[in-house]
Amino acid sequence: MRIAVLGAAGRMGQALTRALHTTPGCEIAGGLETAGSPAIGRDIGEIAGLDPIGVPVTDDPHALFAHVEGVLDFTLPHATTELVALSAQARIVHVIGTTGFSDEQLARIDAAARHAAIVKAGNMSMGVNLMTALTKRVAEILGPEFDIEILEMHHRHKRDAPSGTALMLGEAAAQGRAVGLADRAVRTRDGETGPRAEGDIGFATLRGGDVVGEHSVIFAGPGERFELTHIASDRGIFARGAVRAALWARGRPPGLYSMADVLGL
Ligand SMILES: NC(=O)C1=CN([C@@H]2O[C@H](COP(=O)(O)OP(=O)(O)OC[C@H]3O[C@@H](n4cnc5c(N)ncnc54)[C@H](OP(=O)(O)O)[C@@H]3O)[C@@H](O)[C@H]2O)C=CC1
Ligand SMILES: O=C(O)C1=N[C@H](C(=O)O)C[C@H](O)C1
Repeated sequence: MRIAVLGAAGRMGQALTRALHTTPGCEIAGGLETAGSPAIGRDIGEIAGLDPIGVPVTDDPHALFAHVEGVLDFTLPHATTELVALSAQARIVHVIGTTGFSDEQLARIDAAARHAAIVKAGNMSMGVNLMTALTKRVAEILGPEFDIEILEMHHRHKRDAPSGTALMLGEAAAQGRAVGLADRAVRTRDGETGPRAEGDIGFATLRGGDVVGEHSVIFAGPGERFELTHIASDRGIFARGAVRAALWARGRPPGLYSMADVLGL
């Protein structure tokens, strides 16, 4: 499968190039960066710390999308929203790892999914997707006397909060309780908050250093506390998930798919 990496010089872009390089059946067919980036014209393999592979990074998405079968997109919300429309036009697979979308941007991704097979997940690792399924089940079993709090920590460069993963886990907890996340989410606490309301789903965000990504779902009940935790120490777990998603989506009908679909969870 001929696949391009969008945001090729980024932290995830480089991990994606390395994952594609070692996956049988995949060809690194291009890389995209923003106009003016020092990465333009450089070899995508070299950028990722590999030997040169003869594929220069471009800033022209139109030419790139015309000759690939799929793209892996870990960029920025506004960039993904523009680029996914090009995948819809070209009818190619688009794997979205980017997080931090507004409702309006999500609606534009939904629209693109009428024409292209799109896989989107706030976290592409096997471990977090298992944890998401478990969170839904535990929330279903434990009931509202167990308070749910979601804690995440990421590196100092992360731009969005709560993380896409934290929101995925919150959505799973809300589904387990058969409530809407938007109705029960408490995303910040400061000052005179009053006591915690039963049924709230709280989020807490930590940022610092080079932490790849850590998430806990805490179920705090009367006399006991139950926690699910995932710790990522290597971005390769997300990259391998994204490559797997692209191969899975190849030849599928247009639609918006999740990693749970890809992994059969
Ligand atoms: N779903 C998952 O499993 C995971 C998701 N993520 C998400 O992926 C995203 C990227 O994370 P990360 O790699 O750490 O971020 P980086 O900032 O390291 O990388 C993003 C790259 O995208 C480039 N970019 C921005 N706009 C465009 C554009 N229009 N066309 C091409 N390239 C563009 C940036 O260039 P420039 O620097 O010039 O702006 C940058 O090189 C985040 O939203 C993050 O939350 C991260 C890890 C796992
Ligand atoms: O920005 C990151 O780094 C990560 N982003 C994703 C998120 O928002 O959950 C996934 C992972 O935790 C790393």
